[in-house]
Amino acid sequence: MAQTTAVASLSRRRQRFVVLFFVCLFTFGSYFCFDTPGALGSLLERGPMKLSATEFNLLYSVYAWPNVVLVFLGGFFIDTFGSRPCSVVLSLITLIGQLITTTGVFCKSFKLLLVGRFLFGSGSESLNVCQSTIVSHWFQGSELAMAFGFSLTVSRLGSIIAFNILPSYSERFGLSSAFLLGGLLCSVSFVATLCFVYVDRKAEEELNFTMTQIDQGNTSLSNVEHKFSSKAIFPLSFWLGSIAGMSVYAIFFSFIAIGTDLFQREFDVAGSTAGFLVSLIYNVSMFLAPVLGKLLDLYGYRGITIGLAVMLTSLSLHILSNSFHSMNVFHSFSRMQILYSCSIFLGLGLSGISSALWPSLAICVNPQSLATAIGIAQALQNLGTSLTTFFMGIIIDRKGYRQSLRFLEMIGMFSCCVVFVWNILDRFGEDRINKPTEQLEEIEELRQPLALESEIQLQGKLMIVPVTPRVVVLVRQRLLGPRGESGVVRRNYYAKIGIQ
Ligand SMILES: NCCCC[C@H](NC(=O)[C@@H](N)CCCCN)C(=O)O
Repeated sequence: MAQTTAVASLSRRRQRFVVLFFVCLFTFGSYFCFDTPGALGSLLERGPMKLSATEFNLLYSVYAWPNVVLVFLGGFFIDTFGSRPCSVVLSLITLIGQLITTTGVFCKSFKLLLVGRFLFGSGSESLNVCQSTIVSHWFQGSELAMAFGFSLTVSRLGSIIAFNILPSYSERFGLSSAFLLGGLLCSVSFVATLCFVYVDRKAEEELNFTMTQIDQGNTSLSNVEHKFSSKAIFPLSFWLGSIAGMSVYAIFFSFIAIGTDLFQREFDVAGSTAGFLVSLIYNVSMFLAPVLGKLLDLYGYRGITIGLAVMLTSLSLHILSNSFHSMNVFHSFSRMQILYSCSIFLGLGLSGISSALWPSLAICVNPQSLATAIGIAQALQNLGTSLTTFFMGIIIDRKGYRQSLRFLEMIGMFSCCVVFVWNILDRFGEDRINKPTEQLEEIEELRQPLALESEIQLQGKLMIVPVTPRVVVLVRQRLLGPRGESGVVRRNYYAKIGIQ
């Protein structure tokens, strides 16, 4: 672990951003393809495929249900074999899955469509885990949340492009061309994984050369980072975060699935405006994710941000469920004002949650089993989303849209409670999720007695071996001054070993 952090910290800034560029593209194609059926909507139901509503929903179910298990296995494989080979294999599975889906549309074979969608989902969800793992390894201790933010922006761009261009594109060029376009974007993602492998391998070679001058031990990135730890028992904090993620993502994905219909039927909104209102949620999140990420890195407050975002989400659902044309309790606002505000609030909620949740989970667990951890979190997320969309369907059929929103509100309240307990337990335990990223780096540095002992003695001030991270931070703040000096240990250490 000590060497992992040292190796990750030694990576140069420029190299990190080249890696980030390619890693962001990993999921660009798959988000486009994931949202393709939703964006085409009625064209799949009324067009040449003539899918029934159940068949249409199956396209999402075959994506989500298998991933309740597969994405966990994906995470385990990434920890065991390393993110380089796994990213290539997973990206290839995603691409092949999308090409089979396209063939299914071309041959008007629903069975082939399902097989393709299943294969596509198996690759794409684990590719998401791979992306998070690589981002965490490269940005741990620096701009972690901001890097996650950029990856979210590029992914959301894929979804937004799908929602905005696919309806007119498929009317002009046909349904199979729309799916083929998805295949083309997946090949862009595949090429990005190959570029990543090249850059990552080069970086490892350079770092290995440097590290062998410092330490004759085994410092290979893949050996240090990717071996699955036998001690993959995750802390309570990780489980609470994953349960919060499961419930709150279930709200968003279920709402986005029914959003267009809901706006059209219950608020008398035209089809294109309804689609725009739903994609507004992604739009807000796309622009805000990196900015919010930067702020979260600088000031911390990840857990608190998630709490506020969940509250805002629940509030938006509450406003919506009380604004149906049959019974609008917010008379002073026009229907469109309410709808636009709620979509923007939901976008803010999604931004807060997605920007703060994944970095929080990453800092809660041991880097050696990070992919397994993210895999578990995404497996739970798929479980939550599958169950919620299933129950939403039943509620809508039996009781209508209003009750289905109430159901989501209840999940929102449950999420608020989980996030509250998560924050409290973290505050009185490891105290990590609300800390600025640089302070987390200091905690990690001070947890590395071998790497830092001599350096600490050079400072001539600090001779206490850390007992708990919190005690260490307090002692350091006394001796080295406030937050402004954070990173001083690392910089001195770099200077000592001749790296700037
Ligand atoms: N690599 C970034 C972490 C995941 C972000 C998160 N996506 C998911 O959780 C996927 N399981 C869902 C994919 C659905 C595509 N619309 C997110 O916030 O998108």
